Amino acid sequence: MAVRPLAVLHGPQDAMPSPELLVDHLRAAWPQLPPAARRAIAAMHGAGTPAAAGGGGGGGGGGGGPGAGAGGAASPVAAPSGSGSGSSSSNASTSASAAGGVEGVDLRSVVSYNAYGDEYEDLAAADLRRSSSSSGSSSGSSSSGGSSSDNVRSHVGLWPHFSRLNHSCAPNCVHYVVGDTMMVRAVQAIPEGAELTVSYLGRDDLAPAQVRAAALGARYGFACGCARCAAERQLPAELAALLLQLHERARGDLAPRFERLLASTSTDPEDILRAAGEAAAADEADEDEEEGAGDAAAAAPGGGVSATAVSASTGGLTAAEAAKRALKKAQAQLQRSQDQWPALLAALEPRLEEAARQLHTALRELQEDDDGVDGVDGVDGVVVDSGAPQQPPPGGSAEAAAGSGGGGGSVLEPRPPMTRVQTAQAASYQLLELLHLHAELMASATAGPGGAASPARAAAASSALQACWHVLDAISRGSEVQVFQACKLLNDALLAARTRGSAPAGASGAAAAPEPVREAAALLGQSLLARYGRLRGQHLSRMTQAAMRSSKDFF
Ligand SMILES: C[S@@+](CC[C@H](N)C(=O)[O-])C[C@H]1O[C@@H](n2cnc3c(N)ncnc32)[C@H](O)[C@@H]1O
Repeated sequence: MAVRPLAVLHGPQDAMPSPELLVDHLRAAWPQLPPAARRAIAAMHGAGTPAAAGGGGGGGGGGGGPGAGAGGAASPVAAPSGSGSGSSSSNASTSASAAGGVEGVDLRSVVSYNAYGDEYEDLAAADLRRSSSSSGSSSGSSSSGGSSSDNVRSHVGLWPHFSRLNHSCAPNCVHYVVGDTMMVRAVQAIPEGAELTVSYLGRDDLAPAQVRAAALGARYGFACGCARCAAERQLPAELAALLLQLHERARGDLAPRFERLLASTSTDPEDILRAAGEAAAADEADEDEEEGAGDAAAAAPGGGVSATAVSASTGGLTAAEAAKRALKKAQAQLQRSQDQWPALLAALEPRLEEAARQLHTALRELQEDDDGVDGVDGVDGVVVDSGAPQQPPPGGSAEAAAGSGGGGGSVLEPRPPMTRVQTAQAASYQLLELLHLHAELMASATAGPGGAASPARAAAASSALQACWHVLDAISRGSEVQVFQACKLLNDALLAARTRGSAPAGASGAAAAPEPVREAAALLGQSLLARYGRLRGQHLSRMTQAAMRSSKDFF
């Protein structure tokens, strides 16, 4: 489904226009609206209902929505986590709107329940928009607001049809905005007549059930009853606690460090080292504080979780946890004797590979869910081809479909789909953490006399981290262009790691990227080709084609 907005505001990246501003624009434009647009807005959820007290303008997730109290809080379609409140420098392309109280339509409530916003659009899509606008085509909305270099835009708007979709934590559709068009795409075979669902959670998609429930309750005021939530409620308490712990570490600890590294990358490689060094120093300080208790905690990484139970439930968390501890220990040792680092890195490499292999396996299991997904016609407008009849691939994607068939041929034990998702989540976090620690170790280890480190090595380590982060993010967001982009980034990083050729003696094994990581990236690519390859040549697949072109060396 490709839906044009009834109203949309754009702003600079990371400065989403406020939902209040959207209400104001709608109110001002209401008299000029075509009757059909007014009718569409008047038919939206909550149009006749006064917004919750203190609410209104909660749409798009700005400020987390108006309270989740008992009486049903106003609920934007999807709120990005951490979205900010408003930018005065947004630009409006309001093609229709409504007014607060006008003709009985409560615009604040409409926006609260139905608006969608995000702080940036799909990054690969932004690239395409940039190239298409330089060749003279127009997205239909002007791009004032941010500076001319502001190619990635935030947005908040109202999209008809899309606003009819309810939430599920295991949705059968994904959505993302390209320019100002809302794309909704099926990600599994959907029987005719079945409800289409999307996730309202944004970047909380991968969070464990407790976190998701809290976010949905606070932002939208309902309790999700989807299959994933039901399955997670039945998990052993120990496993649920471990997943929560992993999530908190990834979000609370790793994410800020990654952000520092990412910020450094755009300027000077030396900054990467500084950021990594600061993070390592902070970790070390934390560990010093926890000394004594730290060992006990390390021995029971799940906060007392039985290693056997975890291993039985997830098929290998303990191996990754052990590798994580080993890396941390190696990092601490490194501070004491830098001359041991090549041996330490070489010894850690198999453990890192083991974690990557777990991710690989988890992704392969998830890939089973892709089998049998049919193409959905991409049409300009708001048509849903819910039957999704099989069509011959217009661009000849048979090889893509074939490529996804077995993915390598190893026999997988069948697992319930929800467990697969959880295993992939856990494996992603763990690999991410291991890569991070590995890179920190590398950065420390490559510091020469006087603490100067190799910028090339640091940059390679940093880009591998970025790539892994992008893969994780792309999995959670489900946008094919992002997954393509993430695969490309990961591949580039791994190629760079292989070709940099400056590994110190004794550490050549450590310098090489783990093969399973490359395979995991390839698997994602195959999966995406299988899922979307049929759409080649059709309207909606232009982004995918461009992403594939840019990734052709890889695929
Ligand atoms: C944008 S509307 C979704 C479409 C709306 N149900 C309709 O009929 O137009 C958002 C509202 O739908 C309801 N909703 C969405 N997903 C839900 C779910 N999984 N369980 C319960 N209510 C849900 C909530 O009231 C939420 O505020």
